[in-house]
Amino acid sequence: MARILDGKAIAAAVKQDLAMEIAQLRECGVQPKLVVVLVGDDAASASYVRSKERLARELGMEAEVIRLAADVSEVELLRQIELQNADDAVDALLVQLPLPDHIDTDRVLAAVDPNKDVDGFHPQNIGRYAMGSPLVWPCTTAGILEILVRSSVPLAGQTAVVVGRSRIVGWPTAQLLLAHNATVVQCHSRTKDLTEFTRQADILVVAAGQAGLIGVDDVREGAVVIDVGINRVDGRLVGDVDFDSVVAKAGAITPVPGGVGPLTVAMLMKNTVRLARLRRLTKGDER
Ligand SMILES: NC(=O)C1=CN([C@@H]2O[C@H](COP(=O)(O)OP(=O)(O)OC[C@H]3O[C@@H](n4cnc5c(N)ncnc54)[C@H](OP(=O)(O)O)[C@@H]3O)[C@@H](O)[C@H]2O)C=CC1
Ligand SMILES: Nc1nc(=O)c2c([nH]1)NC[C@@H]1CN(c3ccc(C(=O)N[C@@H](CCC(=O)O)C(=O)O)cc3)C=[N+]21
Repeated sequence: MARILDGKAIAAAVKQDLAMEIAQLRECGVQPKLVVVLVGDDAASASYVRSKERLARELGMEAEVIRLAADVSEVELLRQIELQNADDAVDALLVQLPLPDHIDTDRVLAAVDPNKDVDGFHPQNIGRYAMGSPLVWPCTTAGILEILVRSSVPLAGQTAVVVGRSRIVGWPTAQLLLAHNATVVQCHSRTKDLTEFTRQADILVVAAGQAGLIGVDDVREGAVVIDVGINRVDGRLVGDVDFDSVVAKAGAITPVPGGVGPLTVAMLMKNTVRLARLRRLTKGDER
């Protein structure tokens, strides 16, 4: 029976550390500020954004949400981003994805000041983590590392298989595991015989957005399984891994909900604090 990696509990530990760090920063006259730009009225996005805003305030940071209509022009969205880039009180800026189809997501992500890019999606920051040394890792990727480290899962020399290669999760996660000296295989929708690869994984990260993609026969005995997927099936949240069968074979597994998700939001806060420190206290020396 696998050890259940309790994302909620790990996120709570991260938040506790952060609350102390933020209190110390405030004594030095620094109150980190996070701004989230939300375009349109997608219910899931709106709910994620609310939880980000709530947690930032709970931890003693400043948080602001800029809500724009679904039919906002790209020019207007870029103008809003420029305003936040220019505002010295703002440490961290995030544009909630996905954006409506009429907006060029790449252009928008490239418009965010790289030093305020709390998601790590700016081309300059993607370049940085391709070199293994980003200002911040993308929040979900950073959360996966936090789970592995706080659960004492070794990475060096381990075979890590990542299913998914998106810019948000799959690709940065593979880069992070590589930077920590795992041997990394990156799978995607064109991978021939996925099972052949996933069965080799000491650490299996699944971020495909396909409920039930990974079953018990796709997992090696004793593997550490990190399920990033969030799927709504019959009104219930499930991951990409068939938890009930895999839990009996894996060595450790994250549940959905209560696994990676809570860490994603906690790491957004941690990244915000890091960017605030870099921008306000080190005058760029560390960069
Ligand atoms: N828990 C959390 O904090 C977060 C959860 N998520 C969730 O994680 C999942 C993935 O998100 P995201 O990366 O943004 O999604 P994308 O749709 O952008 O990417 C999915 C990736 O999975 C690959 N893929 C899809 N189907 C298969 C398949 N059958 N076999 C192998 N690979 C496949 C795709 O391959 P290809 O590139 O070839 O198309 C693609 O690389 C979603 O469920 C999302 O909701 C996302 C962010 C945070
Ligand atoms: N610019 C940008 N940055 C993101 O980081 C980003 C994004 N856009 N777009 C969407 C994805 C998705 N995402 C999640 C965050 C928290 C949970 C989360 O807290 N999940 C809870 C359950 C929440 C629920 O009940 O709905 C859990 O897994 O326990 C999930 C998914 C961040 N994303």
